[in-house]
Amino acid sequence: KKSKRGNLPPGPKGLPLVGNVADMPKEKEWVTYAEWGRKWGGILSVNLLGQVMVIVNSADIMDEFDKRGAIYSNRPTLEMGGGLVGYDETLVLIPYGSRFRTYRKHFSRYIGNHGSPKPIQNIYPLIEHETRRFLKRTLGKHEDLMAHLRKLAGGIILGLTYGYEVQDGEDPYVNLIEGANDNFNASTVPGAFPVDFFPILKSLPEWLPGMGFMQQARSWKKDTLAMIEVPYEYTKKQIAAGTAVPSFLSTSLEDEKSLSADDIRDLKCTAASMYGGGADTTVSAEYAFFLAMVLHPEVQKKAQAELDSVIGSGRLPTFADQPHLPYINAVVLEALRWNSVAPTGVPHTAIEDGEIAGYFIPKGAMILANLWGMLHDSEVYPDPFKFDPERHIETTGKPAQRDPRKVCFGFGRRICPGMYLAEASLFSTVATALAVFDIESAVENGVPIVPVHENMSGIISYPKPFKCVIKPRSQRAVSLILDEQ
Ligand code: HEM
Repeated sequence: KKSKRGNLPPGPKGLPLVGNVADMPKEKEWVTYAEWGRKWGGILSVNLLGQVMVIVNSADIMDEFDKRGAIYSNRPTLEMGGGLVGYDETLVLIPYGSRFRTYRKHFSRYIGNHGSPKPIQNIYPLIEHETRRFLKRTLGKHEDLMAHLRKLAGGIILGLTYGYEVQDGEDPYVNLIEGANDNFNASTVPGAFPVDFFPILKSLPEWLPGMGFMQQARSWKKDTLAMIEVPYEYTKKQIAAGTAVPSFLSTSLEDEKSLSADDIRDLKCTAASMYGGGADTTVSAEYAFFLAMVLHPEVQKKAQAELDSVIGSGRLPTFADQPHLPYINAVVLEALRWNSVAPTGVPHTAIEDGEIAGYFIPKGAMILANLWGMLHDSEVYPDPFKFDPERHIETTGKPAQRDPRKVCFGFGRRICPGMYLAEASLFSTVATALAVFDIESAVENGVPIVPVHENMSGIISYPKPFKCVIKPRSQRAVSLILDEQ
């Protein structure tokens, strides 16, 4: 009979002591993990200097982890990104425990949470308002699509969290989060900082060779603190002046006298987690949508035909139209499937020994869900690299393929708490942009540039930058964009 340890999920054979360190991919790890999945199955494991890392390539097995969420919802201790740069004060890296539950409750009551989408409806007017501002900016200078998308996502998240309205042109709060999120991605690259494997390094004198990471960490931590404090102070000032626009923070601080210092710290860090989590993620999904429209003009035409027949050309679509736009909703689902915002999710760790799919999962094991692999599994999504919204529409005798929302937002008690906000923002952008714009390939020297879809590395991943042309569909569309407040 095998010992428990002998019954770990299978995987590539490693070397003594270091295990599989040399086998680990340096970039686009999700592609290698999917290849390993084809060889070793839906669940496999590797050994990194004694640390067990379980890689899940099957959505059915991820469901098993999901069902036992209480055991599998801790986060690994990341010395660099967590303690040194300060992200372990925010929800994404905070350990499982009472502060984690407090943050999640705050998210739930304000923007909904797994299974309770209702609160998000209160945010619809803000999303519609910011989407209309986005249309105007894009009409003005379509070449700056990425900057406009950042401002759109920043406008929604800063509005709902702090009651702050982003400025046209450079906005200090949008820039602040952009910098902090870049730091998050850079400080959490697996294997980039030896201190993640040898925590003792952080106690060594800084004049020693190889200790430059400490200075880097201090500089990044300043940005993390600014992300937490600066917008919080903005809302506090507005409250004091009696000019605060209702927001997550202003309503949470209504009865401030009854709150303890810990309550206030948790509110501040929850707000920063919304701000941090809600900015880049949605931008990546929306940028991918524009790319998909360049690559698939036939999808664009079909979506526009639906909008024209349901809404006409006299007004812009709103959330009230959503139930009547099945093809647009399918485009939203396909954007979430086709492009992985978080290709390998965010790692979880096991709180105690357990068993999944017949394999032993030891306490402390890191669990990585290859979301990209699951969303591009040709058994579940035939022709997986094709952007094909029809796969999400049920027809007689042909059920819809697996709902990508069950995969792309992760699993267990760590499932993305911004999922309903993400979906609503994406719907609003897709529906309104297609109602008024044609999105086409850029042309250079008379030749259309055909972009490729490739995810860049990072916990939050973007499609590789591409060029496109976004032009109004008609003079009527221009008036609609300019008339809207
Ligand atoms: C298309 C957009 C988005 C995608 C695909 C996405 C995906 C994810 C994924 C895969 C995770 C990791 C879940 C896990 O550990 O299993 C996550 C976590 C998280 N997301 Fe999102 N997300 C999106 C938008 C948002 C938005 C709009 C917000 C904020 C309002 C947000 C806030 C967070 C936070 C705070 C966490 C950490 C949760 C925790 O550790 O408990 N996300 N997201």
